This record gives sequence, C-alpha cells and structure tokens, in this order.
Amino acid sequence: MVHFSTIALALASVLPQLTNASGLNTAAVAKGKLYFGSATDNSELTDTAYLAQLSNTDDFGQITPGNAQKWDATEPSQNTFSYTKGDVIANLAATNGQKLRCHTLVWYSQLPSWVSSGSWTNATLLAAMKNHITNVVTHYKGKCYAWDVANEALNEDGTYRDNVFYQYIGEAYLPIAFATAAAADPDAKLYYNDYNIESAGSKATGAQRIVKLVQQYGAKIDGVGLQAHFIVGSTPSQSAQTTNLAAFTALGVEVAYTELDIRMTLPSTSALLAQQSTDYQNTVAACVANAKCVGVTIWDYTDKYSWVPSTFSGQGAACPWDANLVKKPAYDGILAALGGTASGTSTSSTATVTSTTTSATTTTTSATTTTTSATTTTTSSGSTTGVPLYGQCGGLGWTGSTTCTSGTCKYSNDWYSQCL
Ligand SMILES: O[C@@H]1[C@@H](O)[C@H](O[C@@H]2CO[C@@H](O[C@@H]3CO[C@@H](O)[C@H](O)[C@H]3O)[C@H](O)[C@H]2O)OC[C@H]1O
Repeated sequence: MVHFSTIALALASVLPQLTNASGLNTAAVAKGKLYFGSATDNSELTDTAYLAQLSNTDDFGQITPGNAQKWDATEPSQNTFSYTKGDVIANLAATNGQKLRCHTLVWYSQLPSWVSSGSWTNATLLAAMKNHITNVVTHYKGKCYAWDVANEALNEDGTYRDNVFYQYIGEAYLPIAFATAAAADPDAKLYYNDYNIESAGSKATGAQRIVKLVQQYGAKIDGVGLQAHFIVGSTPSQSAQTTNLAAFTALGVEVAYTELDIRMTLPSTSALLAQQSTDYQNTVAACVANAKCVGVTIWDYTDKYSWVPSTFSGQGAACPWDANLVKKPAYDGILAALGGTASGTSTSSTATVTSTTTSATTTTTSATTTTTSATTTTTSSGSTTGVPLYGQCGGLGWTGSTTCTSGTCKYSNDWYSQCL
C-alpha cells in the first residue's frame, strides 16, 4: 500500500514545475522585455487550434503580419490601397491585447510590378514612395508598436542593394522613408530590418551606417531589427550576438530579434532538436543581456506554417512548436534564457540545453567608438557615381557637383549635403 505522504512527496516534486510554469511572453516581460511574439498570416487564422495558441498571451504578447502589410498587399495598383488582410491581423492583436509589429514599408521584394518595373524618374518614384508610406502608416496610426520602415537594403558586403529605390533616389531613399513614416505616425517606433546582421561583419557595419545616415539627415530612427533566420549548429554564439547588439544600441537605437527561426536539414533528429534548443536559448539570452533589446519575435511559431520548407529546399523544422502544435525542446531553451520555469510538455528532454545567460552585464561599452562621426560621412565619395540627385554629396536642393570629389561629404541637419 502506498502511503499518502509518499504520494504527496512525489507530487511536490512535480507541482512546482506545473504550477509555476510561465509562458514565453510572461517570462520575457518579467525579464524587463516588452514582449515575446510570433509572426502570423491570414490563411492560418482559420485553424482554430493554431489561432488559440497564437492568441495565448502567456506565450505571445506581440504579433507581426507575415505578408499582409507588404507593398503588394497594401497598394497592388498605384494609389489603390487595400487593408483588408492587414486589418484582420491588426484587429486580432487589439482583441488579444497584443502589440503589433508592422512589416514592412520599403522592400525590394514582394513589390507590385508597377513599382519594380515602373518607368520612373527620381521625382516620380520619390512621390510614389512617400505616398505609399503616408497612406499605409496613416491607416495603421496608433496601432503599430513599430514599423519596419526599410527591409533588407544591404548586400552581404554591406554595400547598398541595387533595388529600384536606390537606382532612382539614391541612398537618401532611406532617411526620406523614415522621415515620411515619422510624419504619419510620430508614436510608432521606426526600424531598419535585415538578416545576417546578427554578428559583427560587413553587413552589420552597413546597417550601422544606415542608422547613422538616417540620424545625420535629422530623421527619426528608433530601432534595428535583426531578423535571425538561422541554421541549427551555425547560429552565432551568445557572446558574438551580445557584442553585436551592443554595437547597435551604442548608436542610440533599440534592437529586437524580429524574425527568429532556426532551420535544419530534414529529417529532424533528437540531436538536431537539442542543438536547436541551445541555439534558440543563446539568441534569446543575447537579447535578455541587453537592456535595449526590447523583444523577440519568432517567424511563426509552428512548423505547420513555417515559410522555411517552401523557401529552402530540404530544410525545415525551424520553429519551437512542431507541425502538430506540440512544443519542441526549443521552447524550453527559449524559456530557460528568459528565466522561466519549464512546463515539462516538450516532446523530448531538455537535458542538453546549456545555461548560458551569465553575461547579462555586457552592455554598451563600445558605444563611443562608433558615434563620433555623427555629422560626417564619406559614403558618397566615389561610390555613388551614376545615382541621381538624392543621397549624394550634392543632395536635395544642392546645385553643385553630384559626387564629392574634393573632400568629405558632410550632412547638415536637413536634406542638404556639401563637399567640405
Ligand atoms: O508565393 C508567395 C510566397 O512566396 C510569399 O512567402 C512569403 C515570403 O516572405 C516571408 O517573409 C519574409 C521572410 O524573410 C525576410 O526576408 C522578410 O523580412 C520576411 O518578410 C513570408 O514568411 C512568406 O510567407 O507569401 C506570399 C505568396 O504569394
């Protein structure tokens, strides 16, 4: 016969885990973050089990529309705006009491052909871009915690991606986009968002150059979004990410992981799932360690709806929930980084998850080394020949040469620049 006290003892060892278990968002907020969130898409919302979990604010305090606010969705033909899909997700966030990260205004991809293949001049594309930003941001005014104003403006080597905006407007399309968004919704946080900027390197340096460029134009930029589309086993270390976040926040902006997922070559194995858990934990811990990292968004929470298999052949299983909406070890890895208590419901052991949150005191010590040139840039000199008007030494309103050949290109706190 089993004595009652034996049962009570057994229960006592289990109950703290069950009763104290916290979700990802609850744990993130307890750590001083604003949210832990997920991307979603309209077609997924008819799945009631999916929707119930997405709406669980214990796990998700923020959502991002994966496609509904992109240019091809919101302005499919010029000056005809469509907000139906975006509104569904914005309303869902409001109903659930979740923050909305709005995504995205100016991006080379998912552009309607009237933009990507239009017959533009500098002035006409500038007007179209400003019209798009003003309309979309005004429509969602007061609803977006943040806007990804510009997405993926950089090549891997940190130079500007050759998109239609850069071709016709030059680098100043970036500060002009930020200024236009700020005018339409002064309270939304305005972000530059990109991938492969999660550890130090040419592209991260390029993103820092964009932050400084926007600041030098006198336009508002509040944050940098690090997409963090990672690969299991190749994810940057926690310390590399912590150091990198500090280089961004040293510029006076906040940061967020905006599209975190960690894919693997299929089929998944318990070893890959364990490594994935460690990789998720390291990234979330890097955010925890930086006071100006406001939150983490995963790029959908379940393998059922992940964008990965259709984009990266042979790869998948990138999310913390599997295709049956069951938590994977990655869930407990994230929770461990957030200091939460494991629910014990994931599909395999968390024993391989290492505790790596000890560098919480690493902050912004390298701040001053990169901000001293706040009023000076040399990016235009020699590198922008052929790009018309904006973004060069000799920008808006300047009637002098269109490239800086005699000195350093300096921006004053307006739209003008000079060779000095
Ligand atoms: O057929 C298209 C389909 O390809 C499209 O897929 C979306 C593509 O964008 C994905 O989000 C991006 C992922 O990486 C970053 O680079 C970007 O910032 C994100 O916007 C999204 O998840 C996919 O669903 O969807 C529309 C279909 O018509």
